[in-house]
Amino acid sequence: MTTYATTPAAPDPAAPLRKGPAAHDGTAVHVRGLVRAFAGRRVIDGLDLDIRPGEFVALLGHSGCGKSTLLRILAGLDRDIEGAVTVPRRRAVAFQAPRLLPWKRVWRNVVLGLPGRADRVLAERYLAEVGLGQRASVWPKTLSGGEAQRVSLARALVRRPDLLLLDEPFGALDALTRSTAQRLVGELWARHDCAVLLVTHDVEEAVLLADRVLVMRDGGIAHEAAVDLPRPRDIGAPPFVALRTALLAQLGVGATGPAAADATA
Ligand SMILES: Nc1ncnc2c1ncn2[C@@H]1O[C@H](COP(=O)(O)OP(=O)(O)OP(=O)(O)O)[C@@H](O)[C@H]1O
Repeated sequence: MTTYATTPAAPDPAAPLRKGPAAHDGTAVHVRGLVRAFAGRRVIDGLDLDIRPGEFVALLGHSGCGKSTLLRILAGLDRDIEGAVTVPRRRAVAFQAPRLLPWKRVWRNVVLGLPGRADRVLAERYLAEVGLGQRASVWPKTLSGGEAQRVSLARALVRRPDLLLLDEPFGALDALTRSTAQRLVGELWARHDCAVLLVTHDVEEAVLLADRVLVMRDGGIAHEAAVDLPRPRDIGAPPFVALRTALLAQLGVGATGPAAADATA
């Protein structure tokens, strides 16, 4: 059986920016028995996944294990699947490459594809959210990599997504810019009422931002760890370090044994 269903959309994009008293019940993402094969090879093989409304989930896993494939399926970009997938109708994706149209000014990139007249005021409001309120009129080629990635985030958020899908959005940034962008995403998530699925290779980033960290292996979710640490998180705090070490052990990285891995069970 294949089901790809969406739940009703949230209020329109022009509504005030506020983390509202949304009913955080039910699920934002519900996946059962998902299978995706390429040329007969099952990259995703019977995967189950639930994400609660407003929950921030990070997805780790070795290169080629199927993280981006899963994200593309949740985005609705790949429907050649078996299984049942229910996602919110209002979704937005930001990829590692910002994918801005070079022939459109920054503000037009932000509101590109939104229904109705291109709304510069709306675009500027979201650009201000990512610290680029003064750059609305410039061309994308004049932006730094970090700035372009922030425009990409504004373009995702202006859609008021109930589900924000982030595919290694900081992967191409230098360490300092990456750290600023991570903090920004944490702040944006706290202000906006949306579930987030962040695909990343960076265990520290996952523990820094997520409510829950999933490890993908053998076509499914092999491990999950709740990150029960207060925000903003201190990457030097012993519980943070312990969880990071345990997740690295799950990924088979570092000089840690099964005892550390058990700490995340
Ligand atoms: N369109 C496609 N056609 C054939 N094979 C594909 C296609 N898309 C993905 N694959 C294969 O599926 C597997 C999973 O790819 P995917 O991009 O989802 O991995 P990933 O976990 O996101 O990897 P990375 O961390 O390196 O980005 C890989 O072996 C890849 O070659």
